[in-house]
Amino acid sequence: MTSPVAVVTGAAGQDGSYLVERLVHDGYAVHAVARSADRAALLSADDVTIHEVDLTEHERLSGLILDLRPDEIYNLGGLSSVAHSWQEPIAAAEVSGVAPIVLLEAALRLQHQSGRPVRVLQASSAEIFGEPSEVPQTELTPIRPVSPYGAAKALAHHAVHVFRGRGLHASSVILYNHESPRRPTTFVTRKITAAVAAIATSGSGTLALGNLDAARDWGWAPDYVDAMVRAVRHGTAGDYVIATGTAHTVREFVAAAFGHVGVADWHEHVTIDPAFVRPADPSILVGDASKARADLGWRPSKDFRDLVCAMVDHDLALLRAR
Ligand SMILES: C[C@H]1O[C@H](OP(=O)(O)OP(=O)(O)OC[C@H]2O[C@@H](n3cnc4c(=O)[nH]c(N)nc43)[C@H](O)[C@@H]2O)[C@@H](O)[C@@H](O)C1=O
Repeated sequence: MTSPVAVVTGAAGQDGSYLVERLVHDGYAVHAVARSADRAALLSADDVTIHEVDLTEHERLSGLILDLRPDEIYNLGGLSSVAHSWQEPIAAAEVSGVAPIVLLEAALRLQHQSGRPVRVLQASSAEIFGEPSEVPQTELTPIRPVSPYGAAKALAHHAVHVFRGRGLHASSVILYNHESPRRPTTFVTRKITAAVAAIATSGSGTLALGNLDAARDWGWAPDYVDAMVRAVRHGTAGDYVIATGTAHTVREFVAAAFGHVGVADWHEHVTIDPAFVRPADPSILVGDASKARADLGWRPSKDFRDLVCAMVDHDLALLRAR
């Protein structure tokens, strides 16, 4: 029997790297699409073929799908930083809004040409809810983004519905914040855990942050990748909120991280820098994943404290290894 074929965009990122590992483990021939082959080369394994394609290259992207004839397409590519989308709103729209439509269109063409099903997974985001009209959010919460990132993701989310209506098994996982030691320090969790590890190791230092009051629903990234695989393998396509159901503020994350290394009075190490405050920032994003639990059998494996401790311990070990 030949291996199933999967195309993964954004393969060099946090989620992409976990997903590629998972699919290789499951026996897939994996085609990893990344903007830079150098970063993608970090992906292990002989079963991974790397394609250096920018998501703005529509014809190359579409041609790749028609040439590779995948069974499954996972679209994790795009701009992952909400903060950065304020500096580059047009780029955000192109890579996180338009490129998914290019992939959906190519998938449908391939399905028609080959006469066999092609399944598509769109990594959607809690940012589509903007300042949400209800807490917690579900698949039915109104979509009204407040950031360029959220607006681009909302376009892709709606496009998934359009193509599902045309007969494609296209699913959207509405991902809440999900973290791991593979997160870059441009995201608040890793920025905090890397700084806390450095301060604990050296005994001094400061951490400059923006909005400490924002409440987010933080989960463990490999669990969110597992949800993607489950959504693709499910009999029918759908939308699924993927979240732990519990929100904590950035302040609580800071306190938990410092608490883990035995620093109770963390305030003296933290400053507020307006440069890290966004023009608009949802006050609370927390998801109700009941549908994913019921339909996909999905559940998170780590709670907030497990997550904070795992990330701080990883950063402490990195410093010790130096
Ligand atoms: C669901 C969503 O989740 C992620 O996007 P994000 O929520 O923007 O992630 P973040 O870690 O940059 O910010 C979290 C919160 O933390 C606040 N915050 C305070 N001080 C700093 C600070 O100094 N740096 C940063 N980065 N954030 C800060 C910031 O204002 C925000 O309220 C991505 O996976 C994205 O792809 C996605 O879809």
